[in-house]
Amino acid sequence: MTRIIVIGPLKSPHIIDGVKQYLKWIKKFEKIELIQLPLSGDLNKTPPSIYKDKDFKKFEKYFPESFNVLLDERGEQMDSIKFSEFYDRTKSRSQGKHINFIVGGPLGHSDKIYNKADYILSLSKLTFTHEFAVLILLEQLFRVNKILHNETYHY
Ligand SMILES: C[S@@+](CC[C@H](N)C(=O)[O-])C[C@H]1O[C@@H](n2cnc3c(N)ncnc32)[C@H](O)[C@@H]1O
Repeated sequence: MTRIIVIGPLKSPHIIDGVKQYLKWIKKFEKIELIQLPLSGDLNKTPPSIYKDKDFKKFEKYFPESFNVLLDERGEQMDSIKFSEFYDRTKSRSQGKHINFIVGGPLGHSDKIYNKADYILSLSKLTFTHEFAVLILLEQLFRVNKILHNETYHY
């Protein structure tokens, strides 16, 4: 199964509405699980590296039996057709495994996570909030499913 794992529960109503809508639309093609992990304490009271390491520990338990795609603006970029091919290939090679899309918290990812990732994906060079990153990723997964099923949506 495909999972989106994100630090910091989604709170903004405009994002939550969009996320629900895309999950509903995608359900026609596949089930995507959205796992929302709690923030790792008070940002102002915890040194950044410790804060990010706590986030890493929470992600770590989802790594086994999974293909782990780290979302990071410094990662690899591809267009939607290439993303559909990447997703299709990854799914067929990962039979029985999860595909995890891992979205970092407010400070981004711990250094410890980078050599554990199977792929580092950038949605753009721009930095988004974790909430927008989830919503944009879902729109792309919907687009990917439409492309893979030869349905009109992507022009
Ligand atoms: C507020 S951003 C963290 C920014 C932080 N300054 C950093 O260095 O990563 C929260 C998370 O959203 C995701 N994100 C934000 N912009 C992204 C982009 N353009 N491409 C992929 N993921 C992105 C990443 O997973 C990031 O860890």
